[in-house]
Amino acid sequence: MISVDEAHALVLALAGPVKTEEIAVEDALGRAMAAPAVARLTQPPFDASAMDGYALRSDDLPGPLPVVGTAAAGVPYAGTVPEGAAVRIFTGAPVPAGCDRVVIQEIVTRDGDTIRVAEVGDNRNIRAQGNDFAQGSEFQPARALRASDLGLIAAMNVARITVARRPRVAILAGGDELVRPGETPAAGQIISSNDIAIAALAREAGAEPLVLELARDTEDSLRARFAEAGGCDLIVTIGGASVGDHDLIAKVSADLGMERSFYKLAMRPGKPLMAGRIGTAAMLGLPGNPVSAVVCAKLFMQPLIRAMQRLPPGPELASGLLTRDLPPEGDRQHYLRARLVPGAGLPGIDPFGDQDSARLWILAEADALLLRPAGDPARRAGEMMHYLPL
Ligand SMILES: Nc1nc2c(c(=O)[nH]1)N[C@H]1C(S)=C(S)[C@@H](COP(=O)(O)OP(=O)(O)OC[C@H]3O[C@@H](n4cnc5c(N)ncnc54)[C@H](O)[C@@H]3O)O[C@H]1N2
Ligand code: MOO
Repeated sequence: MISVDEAHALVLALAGPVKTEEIAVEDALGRAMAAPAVARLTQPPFDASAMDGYALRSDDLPGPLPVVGTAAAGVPYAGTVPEGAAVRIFTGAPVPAGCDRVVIQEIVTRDGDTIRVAEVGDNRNIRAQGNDFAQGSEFQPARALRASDLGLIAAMNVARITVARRPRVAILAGGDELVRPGETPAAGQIISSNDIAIAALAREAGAEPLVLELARDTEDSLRARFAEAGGCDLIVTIGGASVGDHDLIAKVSADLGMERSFYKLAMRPGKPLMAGRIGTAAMLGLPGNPVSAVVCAKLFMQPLIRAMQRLPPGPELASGLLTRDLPPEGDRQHYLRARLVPGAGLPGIDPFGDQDSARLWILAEADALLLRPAGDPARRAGEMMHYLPL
């Protein structure tokens, strides 16, 4: 069995060339830029007042000075301000020619059209032309776009940008025991929950998920579902990955020409994970136990989806201090559901006693997956450990 790190590298290698599209900047939250946005103007385009007050020459202070006009945002003062005079000015207005300072109105005494200025400080309250960015500046952060990035791109007067297309991810859950939420399960049946969680995790990583109809435990049914996934960038199957008589994913995908990167890894939960390529799509076969499916999706599916968009794949680990002693670990890398508790510096990390990979409720109460490498020795409370935030 290969290690988690080897499996991670093999999964990332399944990301093909990035596919791009052009979209409006207002639709780009969370998207990955595939080409830089180039500023079409300089910002600010002129020396701008940072305050409401009076524009004047420093040499003329402290006055008295006559107020000879007004400059407002969008309505500049035309012409040059004569020596020994001031202009009423508002935040965002172009600073009139001849002035080198804006004094805030709070330190000005105005009597009719004459002002006097008290105790001027060092701050000239002028935002120099181009102090934010210059025309021609290129912006392409190596992360998903944030709300403030959209504001910046818009301020650059760029209305449309080139981004990585959302990877299309087909989600194929199957098993004769499964019915949809809201239906009435017959004896021996349960609700299909994994596909809902995995689709949400795919969306969280930037994908456009397509949840296929539930497959039955027959080769024909699975083949039909695979056919419906045509055109997708990634096919994620859930369940049927293990060794039981009804675990048909390995056989059917192999019959359909899947080139396998690996099957099974030294990890707990999630040992029966499968990965490879089928036609033009990447394929991940997640184990059916609900917690195993989610853990595998966070560790492998989300990084692959991010890599397909050329985003940093992750997952990013954090550090915490163990709250209790733990026995030595076995030969598989273990991800334990755990709670985080506030600490003076690093948070405390407190693993649950029950680590059953079918218990979604405990997963919901967990804040983190505590990472224990294969062969990790016994650990004492207070030791620093790595974890994956949930
Ligand atoms: N003899 C062995 N048995 C098992 C082994 C093994 O090594 N030897 N591995 C165990 C491990 S570890 C896991 S994980 C599971 C993985 O099994 P499969 O991927 O084949 O999954 P299924 O058997 O189809 O289902 C397992 C479990 O999960 C439930 N399930 C499946 N799909 C869904 C869904 N969409 N929503 C909710 N729940 C789902 C299913 O009903 C089963 O209870 O195998 C162990 N066995
Ligand atoms: O590894 Mo299974 O994924 O333990 O539950």
